[in-house]
Amino acid sequence: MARGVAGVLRRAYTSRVRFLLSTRNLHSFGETGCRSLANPQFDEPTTSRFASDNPIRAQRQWNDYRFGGFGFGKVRSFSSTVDTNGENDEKAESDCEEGLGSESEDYDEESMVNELGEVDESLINDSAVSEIGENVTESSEAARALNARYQDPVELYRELRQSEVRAKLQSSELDTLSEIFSYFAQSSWGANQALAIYIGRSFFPTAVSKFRDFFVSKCKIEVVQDLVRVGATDEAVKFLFPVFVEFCIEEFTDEIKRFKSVVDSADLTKPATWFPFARAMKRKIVYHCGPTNSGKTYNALQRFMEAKNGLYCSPLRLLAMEVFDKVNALGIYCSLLTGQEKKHVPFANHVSCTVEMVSTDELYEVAVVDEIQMMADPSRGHAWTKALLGLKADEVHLCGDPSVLEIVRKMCADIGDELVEEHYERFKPLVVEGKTLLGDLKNVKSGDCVVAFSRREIFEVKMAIEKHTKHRCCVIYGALPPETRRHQANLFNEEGNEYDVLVASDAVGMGLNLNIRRVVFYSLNKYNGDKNVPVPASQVKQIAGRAGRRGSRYPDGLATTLHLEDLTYLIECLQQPFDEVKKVGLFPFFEQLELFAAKVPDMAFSKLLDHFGKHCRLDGSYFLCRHDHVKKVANMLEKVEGLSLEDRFNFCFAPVNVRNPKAMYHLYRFASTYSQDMPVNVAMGMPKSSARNDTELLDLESRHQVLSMYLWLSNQFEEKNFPFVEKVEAMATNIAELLGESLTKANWKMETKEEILKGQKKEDRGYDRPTSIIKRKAENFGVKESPKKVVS
Ligand SMILES: Nc1ncnc2c1ncn2[C@@H]1O[C@H](COP(=O)(O)OP(=O)(O)OP(=O)(O)O)[C@@H](O)[C@H]1O
Ligand SMILES: [Mg+2]
Repeated sequence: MARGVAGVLRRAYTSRVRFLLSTRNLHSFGETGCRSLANPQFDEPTTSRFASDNPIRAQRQWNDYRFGGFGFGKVRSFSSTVDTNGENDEKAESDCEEGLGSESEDYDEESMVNELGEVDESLINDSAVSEIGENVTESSEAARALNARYQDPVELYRELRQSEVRAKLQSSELDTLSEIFSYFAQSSWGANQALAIYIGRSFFPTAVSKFRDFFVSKCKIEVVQDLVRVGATDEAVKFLFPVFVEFCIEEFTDEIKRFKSVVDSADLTKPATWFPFARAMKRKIVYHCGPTNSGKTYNALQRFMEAKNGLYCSPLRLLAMEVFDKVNALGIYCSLLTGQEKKHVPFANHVSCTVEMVSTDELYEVAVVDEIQMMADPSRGHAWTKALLGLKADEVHLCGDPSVLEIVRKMCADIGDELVEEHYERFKPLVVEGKTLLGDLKNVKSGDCVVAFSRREIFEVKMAIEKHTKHRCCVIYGALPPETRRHQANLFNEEGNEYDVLVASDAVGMGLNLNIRRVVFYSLNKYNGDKNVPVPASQVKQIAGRAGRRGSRYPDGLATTLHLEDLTYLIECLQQPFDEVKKVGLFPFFEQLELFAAKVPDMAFSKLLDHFGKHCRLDGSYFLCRHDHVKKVANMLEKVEGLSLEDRFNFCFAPVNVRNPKAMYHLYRFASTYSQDMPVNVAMGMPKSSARNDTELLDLESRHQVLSMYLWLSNQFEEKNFPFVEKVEAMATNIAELLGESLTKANWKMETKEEILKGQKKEDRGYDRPTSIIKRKAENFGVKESPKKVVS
């Protein structure tokens, strides 16, 4: 290989190593493989490679190794590198920016050498010294001798390269060498380190195997014998690694270049720079920070309404509708924009939208981003992050709990926006009712909202309450269309009707204003797709915060549980301070994925997302949002030919419940009709009457989901492809009404899964209490638990 190219790669490597090190704790790579690069992968010296009687010298050797050793010249050491207590994180952070800069083409090795000068020995603290001391004593004699003999890996590599004599090895030596290299190929430490020179994980074993052939064919007998004495150990791997690096840089130029270009095209660092117009503005960010029911949204909306134009971004369609209604009722024209519907109000300068619909092209005087703590949501967080970074508004009002306050401060400081903090207290404290419902749903009262975490439980509770008390129940859960949820909420809010109890899932948790006197947790466990786990404290707080809203019929809020044994957990959750969020979500735009796709041609879209996840690079304050459901849809649509990457991207992000075969089937049909350039229709009949049992109710929910999906897609594609919007809207309205009617009439008994499968019903078994996984001792509260009652 030409020396020039080798030099460039070496510099790139040195710079890369420096980049990775300078950004430790700050940058992380995607989900699996590369993520480990973010961790302190360049471990503290634990092997004899850096063994020295003088710990300071050992530390220096280590610094050389970490910061461009291997004969590439020294690179500046950071104080954080010798801080084993992690106290220098801030320093490392400021170095991070420089580290990134150093990745640029004009990296000047010469000036780096000058800049480095000597390592400041005072920076080496006692703990580092003692750690090294211990490691030295631990390292094996053989490894120590090996390292003492071959101190310069570059020199050793040169010797090997120039050697023309093949050493005669005994079969036992060959066997041990084979074990050593096989251990090397499986070393995750080695694979991690190799990423720094753009040797990808999948290529790593091949690279090691080629290196083994090279080593065996070139190595002097003395080196082999020394190495064989060390055996298949970490010490051997760490001894060989720098020689391996030299070998790779010369042997695998093309592979390294290719991998580097893939990694570079998956660069999600510095997301603030994605929005140059917002950066060019001097924005004022106002953070309305406080617990639930403290007036955050109310106050932000006051500014929104005063402004000559404004945007309100909601976490839920239902809340976007609530604001749309409220603002219009106050005489300020406001349009509505959600994935499924666009209601344009003539002369409106204000828009209420769902956060995923945020446009970073329009200019606003005031933008409100509600529930900003959702930036940390594993799946949807990126929409909030984008809104905060990208909105073109003179004032951006954020409403949320304190969990993201610190990270918002940091983001504002990074982007140079002014931050004004408004802190709020809850209007009235939330009171925990120690008595609980004593396990008996007969104890529900007017104004109660019973919260359950599965659709099935919601109906069991509703049926039990309606069977055994005089109360009637409204229901709200995620699978219901927002129109139906709104209808149910209104029915519950209205005075003078018999619907005075609400049974709801966590869909009721965010921002909504309902006439709830008391929130009763039916259970505090939730199925997470794998097993039942306790509901996170932040969610418990949000949900409990629905009780006792200012201006409602019940301004004093109560929260309790059905069972006494769950009460401690409720109290713990409500008392817990908000956890500070360290990272917020990001997701690539289509254009970024397109760029990445060009580097890995012919890769299926589902694999592409995974591949991106593995290679993408992120700053330390960000994580890549989960995209499991997108992958499932992508897999299903793999068979549909003739879709462009952008078409696939759009279809894969359609709101579909991937566990609903009917909805998935229709999505498949939509995509295949579209791929044939034919107008997409909904081939689905309309039910004539409301549901008479749960199966029919589920069917109505599924049908509505299919229609909702069509409407969403119609907003992503051209009208000629989805021309039946009006018809579909009418069908969706009909189904939402049928759902509303069905819920009002619902009095059937829920079938168990087994019954549904077997198609046979068991004896009427009444109402079974849920089993709690948060068993607590009732005595903790000085309250005696009454015998558990079962409504029968
Ligand atoms: N200054 C006020 N005057 C009259 N009503 C108010 C005032 N502030 C808040 N409210 C009312 O109090 C209720 C709760 O306020 P808001 O929705 O703003 O709370 P929040 O802090 O955003 O709660 P959450 O965190 O649950 O979203 C709303 O019904 C709102 O209209
Ligand atoms: Mg709010």
